[in-house]
Amino acid sequence: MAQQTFEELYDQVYNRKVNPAEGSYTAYLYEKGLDKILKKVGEESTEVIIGAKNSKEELTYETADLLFHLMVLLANQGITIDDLKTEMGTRVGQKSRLHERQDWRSGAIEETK
Ligand SMILES: N=c1c2ncn([C@@H]3O[C@H](COP(=O)(O)OP(=O)(O)OP(=O)(O)O)[C@@H](O)[C@H]3O)c2ncn1[C@@H]1O[C@H](COP(=O)(O)O)[C@@H](O)[C@H]1O
Repeated sequence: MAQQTFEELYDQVYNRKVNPAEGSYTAYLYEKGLDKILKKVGEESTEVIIGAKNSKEELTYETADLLFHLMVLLANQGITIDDLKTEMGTRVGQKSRLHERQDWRSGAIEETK
């Protein structure tokens, strides 16, 4: 089976914006514009939720659809894979804020407002 890394797929998706290919679904989404892309991201997100309730196979399938449409959205908005890596990199080793949430549940954060 053909394998493709996330980076390779993102490059291809990004490239379709600069060089639209005949019969390309990705190019069709760019041509339709932001509202169409957002509609697809919304639909695919809902399908991920439904898929998660049904089976691992369905969740996997729908997640692949969502990730693809998210890549189209990011590329459409001019966000590169390096922008994403930089943002994610800032979170490496970041302390979890779970304790704050626990405080919130016990009312501690409410009291500091
Ligand atoms: N990974 C994907 C990918 N995942 C999902 N999809 C498409 O996303 C669509 C989702 O299905 P839907 O039924 O929700 O949508 P639809 O009815 O086809 O379309 P709408 O009219 O609703 O917009 C399907 O048409 C899928 O083919 C993808 N289309 C392309 N890719 C990859 O993107 C790259 C570029 O592809 P092209 O743009 O086709 O050249 C290639 O490497 C492809 O493998």
